Amino acid sequence: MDKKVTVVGAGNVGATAAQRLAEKQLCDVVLVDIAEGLPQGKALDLAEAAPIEKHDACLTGTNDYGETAGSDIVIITAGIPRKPGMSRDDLLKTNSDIMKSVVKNIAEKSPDAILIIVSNPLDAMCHVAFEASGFDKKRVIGMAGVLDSARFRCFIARELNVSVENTHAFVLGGHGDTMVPLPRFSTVAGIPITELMSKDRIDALVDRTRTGGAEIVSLLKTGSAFYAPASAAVEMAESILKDKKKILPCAVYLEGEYNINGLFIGVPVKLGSTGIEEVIEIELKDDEAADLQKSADAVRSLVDAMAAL
Ligand SMILES: NC(=O)c1ccc[n+]([C@@H]2O[C@H](COP(=O)([O-])OP(=O)(O)OC[C@H]3O[C@@H](n4cnc5c(N)ncnc54)[C@H](O)[C@@H]3O)[C@@H](O)[C@H]2O)c1
Ligand SMILES: O=C(O)C[C@H](O)C(=O)O
Repeated sequence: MDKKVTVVGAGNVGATAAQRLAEKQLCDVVLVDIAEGLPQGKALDLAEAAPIEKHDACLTGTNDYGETAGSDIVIITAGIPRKPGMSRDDLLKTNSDIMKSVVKNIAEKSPDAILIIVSNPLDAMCHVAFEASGFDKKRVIGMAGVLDSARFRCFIARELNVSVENTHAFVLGGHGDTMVPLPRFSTVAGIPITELMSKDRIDALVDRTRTGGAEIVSLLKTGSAFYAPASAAVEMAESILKDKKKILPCAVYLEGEYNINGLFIGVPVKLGSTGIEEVIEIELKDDEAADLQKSADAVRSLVDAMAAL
């Protein structure tokens, strides 16, 4: 294949993302992990499924960043997931150390790559990756809004008994309890859900979306969600690899847009072959803008806390 994507972290999210990338025939995939044998074993297992799944993507598993050289995109999932009773923010210290060392290696071997950050706490990890890579802000993109919006869409479709394909949703802000689902911009066949559901039902779905990650953690007990997160990261990668120019909610470095400065926050952006091609500024109502600022404040406190670590 003419495109190469590295996935760092061969755990639940990373291996599932590698599977989806290969089975969609988007690129060759290099799976890297610190654990010896894990990326090699998973890549070989996925390669042995290829004759049945009918794809020719080349899958390599390695502990050596040399094999990642020249990647077009690098999806970073390395780090620990939370367990029941933990918040994503509890992962800050461990995962920021991991992110720093991973990104230094990646930036050296693939200086032109576009980074898709997945590790938590997501918005703070984007800052670490941005600083450690020295990459242009257009090439450091956090995955959260696509996942949170997919959860909201799933709940909307179940509530109204319609196809998920008819749904569209926007969840902006940081990837934490203060995230901002926007019912006004969430639709079924183009009709805003504010015209299809009572306020009480919308509030219930918004709350479930905000705690969607914790709901899965409490069910799995040993870690966090990975099927939907992998799908979300791969949708972003696909838009870049195919230059589709999809408008997707992603965590990006804002410099004044939405009155937010010097912070990674989830907003709608256009994703194409050069990374973030445009930040789409939608006009928010006062309460929506206030919620977004509150979410940005929460991200800022975490970034400040990181500086003191
Ligand atoms: N942004 C999101 O919406 C979102 C969604 C799901 C998961 N996550 C986050 O993604 C991360 C991974 O989740 P998971 O379920 O795949 O966890 P996992 O434990 O299954 O996999 C993580 C992998 O990272 C590897 N790793 C650790 N340190 C490394 C290093 N220095 N270099 C390379 N690899 C290293 C581990 O060996 C492990 O295989 C977690 O931080 C989780 O919170 C974020
Ligand atoms: O909730 C988590 O810890 C993982 C991820 O951020 C999610 O939303 O599923």
